[in-house]
Amino acid sequence: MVASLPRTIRIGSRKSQLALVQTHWVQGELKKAFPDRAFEVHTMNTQGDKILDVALSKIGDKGLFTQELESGMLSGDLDFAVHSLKDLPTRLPEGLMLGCVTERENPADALVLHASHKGKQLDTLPEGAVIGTSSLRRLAQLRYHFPHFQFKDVRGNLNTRLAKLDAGNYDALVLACAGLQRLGMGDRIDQVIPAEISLHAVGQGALGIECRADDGEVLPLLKALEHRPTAFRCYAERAFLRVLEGGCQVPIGVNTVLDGDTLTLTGMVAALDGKRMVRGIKAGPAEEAAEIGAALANQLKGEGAQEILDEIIATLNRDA
Ligand SMILES: NCc1[nH]cc(CCC(=O)O)c1CC(=O)O
Repeated sequence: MVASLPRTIRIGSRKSQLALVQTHWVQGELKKAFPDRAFEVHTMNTQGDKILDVALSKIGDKGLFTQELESGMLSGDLDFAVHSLKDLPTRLPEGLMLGCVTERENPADALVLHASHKGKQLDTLPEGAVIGTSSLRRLAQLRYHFPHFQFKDVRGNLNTRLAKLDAGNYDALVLACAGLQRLGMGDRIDQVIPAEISLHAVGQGALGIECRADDGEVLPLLKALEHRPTAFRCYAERAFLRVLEGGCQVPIGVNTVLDGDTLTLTGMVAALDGKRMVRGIKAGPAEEAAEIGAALANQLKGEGAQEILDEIIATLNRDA
């Protein structure tokens, strides 16, 4: 009998420049780890790539950047998909799982200034400065700390957003450090925004690789790329979000620190007006990451987060 070649593994990716850089990195690492196997990249446009004229917060439900890729995996056209972990919903379709979390870049948010403000920081930007962000989480936290700024929505991929900044439509943008760094534009970061001002998004800076839950061939390949410290931190962050969100976008921020085996999670939920914020902290063994996240979420619900969530849901229903 002739030994058959192992099948080619088909990797799914969005088409954005950031997605492609991330996916090709994963493909390269897998080739290094498994030189005898072939890995092929297949790109797709997702709903989130097509709807560019509506504020993300108004589109509501998550999964916007993942659904088409998930259908591909379920039908067998793709073997796994590479996502920015923060774009991957905390509840995945039946039959799929989060197979791997890679080492995280700096998860913090970044301030990127218009050239006319070079040398300034959030503290020294003038009253009325126009800050571009399309994230409810960034908006709520920045409004809370800097009520004298104006905030304006900004959509499009990173290059589009930066072009709008450079054209003078904004005084500054707030973006993820990680995206800028991965695209080789880390030099555009004027300030790494400290966690005291802005807690980052759940999973920010890490890649999440989604695959079929029953695929015994693909899972061990993916595990070669897993970064355990990042995975523990992100499991806690995702459990926190899973308990708090009800299928709608809510301003939720987190920070995690892993010190030896002790994982510390800081989390916050903000009201849309940026006037109220509920924040707390919980620590425990890293192995219990998911329990730590869920426990902090339930604690915050008892301390006012539930009222904030109810209000956001009522607002969305009213505007719908
Ligand atoms: N929602 C868009 C998105 N998804 C992932 C990143 C950046 C990289 C990351 O967080 O992994 C960004 C851009 C941004 O928030 O500035």
